[in-house]
Amino acid sequence: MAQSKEERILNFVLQNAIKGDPQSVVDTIDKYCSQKEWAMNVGDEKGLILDKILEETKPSALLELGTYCGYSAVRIARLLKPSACLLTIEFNPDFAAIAKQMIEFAGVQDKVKILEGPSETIIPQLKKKHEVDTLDFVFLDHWKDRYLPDTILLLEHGLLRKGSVILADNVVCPGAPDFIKYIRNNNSFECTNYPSHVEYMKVKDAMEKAVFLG
Ligand SMILES: Oc1cc(-c2ccc(F)cc2)cc2cccnc12
Ligand SMILES: [Mg+2]
Repeated sequence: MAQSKEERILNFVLQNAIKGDPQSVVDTIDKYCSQKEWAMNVGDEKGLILDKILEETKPSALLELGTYCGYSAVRIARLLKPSACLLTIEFNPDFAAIAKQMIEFAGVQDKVKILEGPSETIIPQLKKKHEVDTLDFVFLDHWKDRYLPDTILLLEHGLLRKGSVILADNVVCPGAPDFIKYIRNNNSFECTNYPSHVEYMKVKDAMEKAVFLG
């Protein structure tokens, strides 16, 4: 069976990165995806914005929507305190299997838990099945038509508290216009836009930070 792009990315990491070193895993994925095959990782330019917001927020309970190969899960986990926990939801079982191996190779498996399935099913289970109280940080990086409905689900299930940070990738390209319209017109959120570029390309993109005011 021919290898998938995601398997090629994982194998390049297994052969070229340093086991147990999350920074080397992040750098090696960026090297492969900028020089050999483009892939939808948040990447190094937007990754630095993500890093800065994480360092300002110092979250303990985190949720990521859209694990893909695990690039941002490793990137986020490398900055977390030992007691912090990142739950990451991935719909595609093949991607989830790649991400599991990527996260284990990077040595951050004690801080990351992959939840396989549709976000609309898993989000309502977070409190009872995954022992979540409220979330300090949410990274939206899955299908753009799910940003708004999943944000509403988070609110409906009491998963956000005063000060919770939502950070959304790709609000320019591919774009999430309904999410942006909603969040910027909702007085319960304080929004900030971070202009950037699509990973590994010159095409304009941006991330949006929305702080829940309670
Ligand atoms: O960061 C991303 C980028 C793109 C993307 C695809 C094709 C393009 F021409 C430009 C951008 C898609 C994503 C889908 C899900 C999560 N992130 C994505
Ligand atoms: Mg993205």
